[in-house]
Amino acid sequence: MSELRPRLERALAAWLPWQRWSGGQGRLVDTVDVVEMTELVDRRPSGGPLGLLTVAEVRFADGGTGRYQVPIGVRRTLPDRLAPAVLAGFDGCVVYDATGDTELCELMLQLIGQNGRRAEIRFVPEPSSGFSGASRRGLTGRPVSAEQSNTSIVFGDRYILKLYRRLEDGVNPDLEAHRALRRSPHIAQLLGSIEGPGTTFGMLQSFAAGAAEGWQMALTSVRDLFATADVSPATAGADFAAEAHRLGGAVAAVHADLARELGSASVNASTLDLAVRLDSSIASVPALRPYASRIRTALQLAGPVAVQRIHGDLHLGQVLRTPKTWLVIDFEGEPAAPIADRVALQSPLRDVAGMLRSFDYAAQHQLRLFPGHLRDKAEEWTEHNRTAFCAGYAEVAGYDPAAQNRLLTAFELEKAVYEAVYETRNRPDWVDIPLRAVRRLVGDA
Ligand SMILES: Nc1ncnc2c1ncn2[C@@H]1O[C@H](COP(=O)(O)OP(=O)(O)O)[C@@H](O)[C@H]1O
Ligand SMILES: O=P(O)(O)O[C@H]1O[C@H](CO)[C@@H](O[C@H]2O[C@H](CO)[C@@H](O)[C@H](O)[C@H]2O)[C@H](O)[C@H]1O
Repeated sequence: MSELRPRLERALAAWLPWQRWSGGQGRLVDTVDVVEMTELVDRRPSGGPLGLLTVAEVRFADGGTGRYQVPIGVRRTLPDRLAPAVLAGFDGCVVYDATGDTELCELMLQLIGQNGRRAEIRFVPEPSSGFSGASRRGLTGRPVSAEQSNTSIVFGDRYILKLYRRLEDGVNPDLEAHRALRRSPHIAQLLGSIEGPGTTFGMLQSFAAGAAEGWQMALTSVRDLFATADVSPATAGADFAAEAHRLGGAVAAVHADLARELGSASVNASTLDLAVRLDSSIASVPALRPYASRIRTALQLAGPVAVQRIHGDLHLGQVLRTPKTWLVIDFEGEPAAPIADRVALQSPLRDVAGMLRSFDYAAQHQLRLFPGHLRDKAEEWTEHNRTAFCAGYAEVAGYDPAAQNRLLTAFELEKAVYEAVYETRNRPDWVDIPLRAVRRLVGDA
């Protein structure tokens, strides 16, 4: 194993910066130190894979650092489907990223069901979830194909295991929020976790089979409106407003539960410091510069504001519509933000603003595909659904977020600036969507 480590470190230095979950595609790597390697397999059947839960500490050339989970498989012969995951050759074997190896992923599921332990790593079924060794028999794992900040594996359409890639100190906020929300009808049931010393490696949940993602539903609705001449959003084939209304209610209920379980407070809005990232955002996205002083003014807030734990990165891709209700997923917050910011108490209007931005994204994204005279329709769709979402939220929360216009606009602007940076780094051809929103929110469009 001692000879595997340097080989793996060299391979990871070239491979890891190109993985979406490492944050910032293609950053140059200075050093990789593999600091932990825990054997997953107890008694390996002959010819079976060797599995290692590996932790790599990475120092990037730009001074950034990160600690990442990379489950590693080692096999003599590799099934063809694992070819894209190959990292290195070693001692006549192939070393690869094991998140696509169904055999090794199933082993993790099995270990959770058995309340297992490997060295310092504990595989824990969630108390009173009913998940046990018997629950997982005969299920095959498949990786989720969606673009992700982490890596998830679905087992037989019943369970989903998310392996956190970037490891943080303490309990992952996603796991913490799911524990706090265990009685909520608006989350996928928490079934177990993988926990190491001082960090969370993974979370197991029930899989919402056949659920539709909010983002796809919204895109379909906009497309229907664009495809039909002379109709309003309310009369187009796939009007989304009734769903947006229910979604608003679900988000308000989740906020109420988070406040009850994890606490709330009242602070002066100036302490929220919404402009803290503005200078570095402008450095990353020079197109923001002409609006800098107006953005700064809009982000200056004062007066009392209620704060609590929130989702932190709420958008239509983070909500799933099951036949019964809306589920909110992925409570990790903004993937690149420091952990202290992600668990800090925040205004719930920040989540509301995230979702309102997402309605704009859905309409503007479709507009890029159907350009031209449809701009008015896109805006009508956005307004129609924003109104419905806020009305649904108000019914459950007892206050209308839209009535707090100054605060809501500031959070939308903060989010749009964040999105401009996110898109510049990850999807440069999308950056016009948030930039247009910034212009509108500072009164320039
Ligand atoms: N409980 C679930 N049931 C069904 N699909 C899910 C569930 N949780 C996540 N997904 C799917 O997996 C994708 C990634 O999940 P997410 O929690 O957002 O991961 P990440 O933190 O890696 O972004 C989601 O977009 C969704 O399509
Ligand atoms: O889902 P993640 O936690 O990885 O969030 C990041 O990626 C999102 C894109 O996948 C990004 O969301 C932005 O694009 C969405 C459409 O793809 C849109 O619905 C959101 O409103 C918009 O913010 C998110 O900002 C980023 O943190």
